[in-house]
Amino acid sequence: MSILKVEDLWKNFGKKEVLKGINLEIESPGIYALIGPNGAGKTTLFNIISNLLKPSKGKIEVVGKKNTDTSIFYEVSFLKDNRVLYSYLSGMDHLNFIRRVQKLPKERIDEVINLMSLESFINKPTGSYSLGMKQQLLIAMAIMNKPKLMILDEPLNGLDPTAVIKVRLLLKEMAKNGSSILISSHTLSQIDLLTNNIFFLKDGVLLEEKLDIDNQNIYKVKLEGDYEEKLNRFKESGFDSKISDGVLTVNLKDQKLEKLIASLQEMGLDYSELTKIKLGSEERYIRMFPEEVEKVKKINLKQV
Ligand SMILES: Nc1ncnc2c1ncn2[C@@H]1O[C@H](COP(=O)(O)OP(=O)(O)OP(=O)(O)O)[C@@H](O)[C@H]1O
Repeated sequence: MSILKVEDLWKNFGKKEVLKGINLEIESPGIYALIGPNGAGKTTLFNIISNLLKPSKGKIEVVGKKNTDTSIFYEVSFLKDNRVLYSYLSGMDHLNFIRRVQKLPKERIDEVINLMSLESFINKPTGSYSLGMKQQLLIAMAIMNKPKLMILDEPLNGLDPTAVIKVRLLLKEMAKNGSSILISSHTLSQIDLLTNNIFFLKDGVLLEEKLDIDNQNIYKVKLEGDYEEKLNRFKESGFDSKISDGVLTVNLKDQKLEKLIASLQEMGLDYSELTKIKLGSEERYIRMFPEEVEKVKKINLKQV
């Protein structure tokens, strides 16, 4: 049974097509990221999965049931932005409401307050909370029912570094205990610390990543001295490589490291560091959305 299965999902707002035939499946517990530029359709997709919004076409199953089946309410949670909070009610009122509708024991509230360290502000009205406090309350609300699937739309917004570390530990523990977490975030450095499983969304289409992420063989070589000319010869030697700010990135694939070292020597390329790296989500993003990065490069910074 899949935890989440989205089949041929379409959504338009009037004439504007926002989701265009999305197919997405989560089969085993873990943390999964949904990444894409502003306006790609991430929130719309989350709203549809959570049945807050109707699709124009498509089928969605959550924990083996149709997403319109109200019984999934007990097995799923969805963190949206803090506009869902009632400013005149306290954090405790919000947790109590969830406890009652989810039919949870009283102790769960204390557990969650303790897990998220909310003691100092939980009894105050949420209208008096800072952005980070609201965000921590929203996360607390989302974990109340120990969901099998938790959907988090930009949960790290406004969190201070301590809270970010806390939330990361908590999400990893939940995934270890069998939950699945689908998270959207623009903070790619944080995504790297959470997961390698990334869905890339662009203009309402899920992009297929051609790289086998778990079998990458990538090295970074920090070049020294005058390398420009020698590098041109190196590039002709058949390695998949690119240079940026004096750092050569080489994807060896099936080739041996010895061959790279021998080639660098042969071309007379001096280097001070040679390290194997994991392909981070920012590099993966740049590969998936090259035109976004090109746009940035074309900005005339002289106008600053
Ligand atoms: N209710 C709506 N009516 C009309 N258009 C909408 C509506 N909701 C979203 N859109 C449009 O759908 C597109 C996708 O929006 P969505 O909020 O899903 O993107 P997103 O990927 O979550 O963006 P961001 O990263 O900026 O949060 C945008 O062009 C947006 O203007």
